[in-house]
Amino acid sequence: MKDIKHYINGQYVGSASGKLFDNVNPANGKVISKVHEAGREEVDAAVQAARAALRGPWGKMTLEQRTAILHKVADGINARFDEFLEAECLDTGKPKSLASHIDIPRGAANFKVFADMIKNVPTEAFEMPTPDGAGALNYAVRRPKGVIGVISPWNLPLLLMTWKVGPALACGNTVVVKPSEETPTTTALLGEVMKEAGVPDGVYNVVHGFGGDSAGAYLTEHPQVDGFTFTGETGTGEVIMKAAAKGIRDISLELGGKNAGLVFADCDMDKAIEGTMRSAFANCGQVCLGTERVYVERSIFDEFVGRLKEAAEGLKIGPPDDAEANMGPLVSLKHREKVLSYYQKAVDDGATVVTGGGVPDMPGELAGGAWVQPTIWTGLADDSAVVTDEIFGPCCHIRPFDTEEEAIELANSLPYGLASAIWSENITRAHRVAGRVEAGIIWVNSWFLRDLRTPFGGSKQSGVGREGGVHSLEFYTEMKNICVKL
Ligand SMILES: NC(=O)c1ccc[n+]([C@@H]2O[C@H](COP(=O)([O-])OP(=O)(O)OC[C@H]3O[C@@H](n4cnc5c(N)ncnc54)[C@H](O)[C@@H]3O)[C@@H](O)[C@H]2O)c1
Ligand SMILES: O=C/C=C/C=C(\O)C(=O)O
Repeated sequence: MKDIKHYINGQYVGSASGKLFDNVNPANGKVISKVHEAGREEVDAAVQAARAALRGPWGKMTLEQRTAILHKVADGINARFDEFLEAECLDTGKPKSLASHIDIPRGAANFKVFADMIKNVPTEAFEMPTPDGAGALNYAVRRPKGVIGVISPWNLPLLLMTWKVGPALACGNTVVVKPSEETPTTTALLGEVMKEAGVPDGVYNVVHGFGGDSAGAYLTEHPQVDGFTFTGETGTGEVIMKAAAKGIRDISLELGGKNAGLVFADCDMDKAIEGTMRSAFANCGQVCLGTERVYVERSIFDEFVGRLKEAAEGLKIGPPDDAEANMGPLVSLKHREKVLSYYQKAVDDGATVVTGGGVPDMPGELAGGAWVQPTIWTGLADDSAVVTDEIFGPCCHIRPFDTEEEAIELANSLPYGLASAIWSENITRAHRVAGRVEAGIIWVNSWFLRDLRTPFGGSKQSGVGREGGVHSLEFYTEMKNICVKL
């Protein structure tokens, strides 16, 4: 069986401890590969390699050379598209039809977009008067932040990891990546592409393992990492923030959400159903931006619930290779336990189960997979944990509202503030509501439409900082002001 090694200083290496863990295919529960678990020794080797590369050829390259190499990385992902697709779908179980449109193309685009951006974004300059009348000139330059620790989740493994590694490398940093233990393969494979593209050894390093008491914690505790970028759960974000406080290291956190969809009676119902369907069920509901709380104006509530039910029941559940399938399994049996505990809780709390609520019958070896039914509830109280906790499964609760004010209040009622989707054909209302919903990302009459130049991140407990566009450049560089007395 294949084993997945760390990628340190341009070489694939195993762990000194010999510790391995299983990488499981969630579509059938079978072990795909064995993964080396990093100890402090491997994490330290990766950080040292990254430090050395900062001072080595990477640090000495011109911007032109560096960005040309990053274009080659993107081309390298595209050249091995099918390999990345296969690996991502085996690790996550997601439909190939989804990953071939979103995960893998974005994995490549994340390198191109930021390589181009860093060449074209100016910095600032200020002339100032001085008492002698000669004046002074201030100008700012960007310098890499240093060694960046990248800790990424399992729901969009290649996309979310490269969303950080792309701009980090474009800005001249080096990285040590700790991918999710559930989905290590594409991050490992990217090492080969880096090598082929001419990325110098030590610039891109990967260590595998778990979070607490394992590779994740060892990386955040390592004093020679200059900053951390993390996507994952809010609770993990708190732990990482604490670790980063030691030594005053910078952080960028993209965390959990419990996002609201707001559907007004003046919406285009077809668009609202299509968009809500994706925002609740795409990637088996494992998208941080998804809407697990849907608020619908009372006059169209019954129609909306009926039509979303019909749409959910029309989803085809199946494994990645099934070209008809548009919903895969959850990422693991363990995650399914969590999701099913909320399915049970909804019933205990008195929900009406509009559709789903259980586990589908799957044939043959698929019976061992982490499958769940897409699920819709109505009738829960606003303080039910099903309505307040991020479940991260293919489910949503739909609740009626009577006024715009009430809809905004409901949307803003939780400590999260990642994203929201507003459905209304009344342009004035859409702008008005968008301005008042407390979230970092608002979509109007759409969902998950992504322009990589825009600020991306969450407010309240959904994150710290923004990435995307110039905001990524802000995080991955140190600005230095040079003041010249004339
Ligand atoms: N805001 C966003 O942009 C965004 C995007 C995707 C996912 N998410 C969130 O991610 C979560 C799902 O992903 P997940 O379950 O992989 O999240 P997670 O927080 O459990 O794990 C994320 C990563 O952190 C590591 N980790 C865990 N504990 C750690 C510790 N103590 N120290 C260092 N590293 C540690 C894990 O090994 C993994 O690599 C959801 O909450 C989802 O909303 C947010
Ligand atoms: O699950 C969360 C999805 C996040 C998406 C992005 O970070 C992105 O599109 O850049």
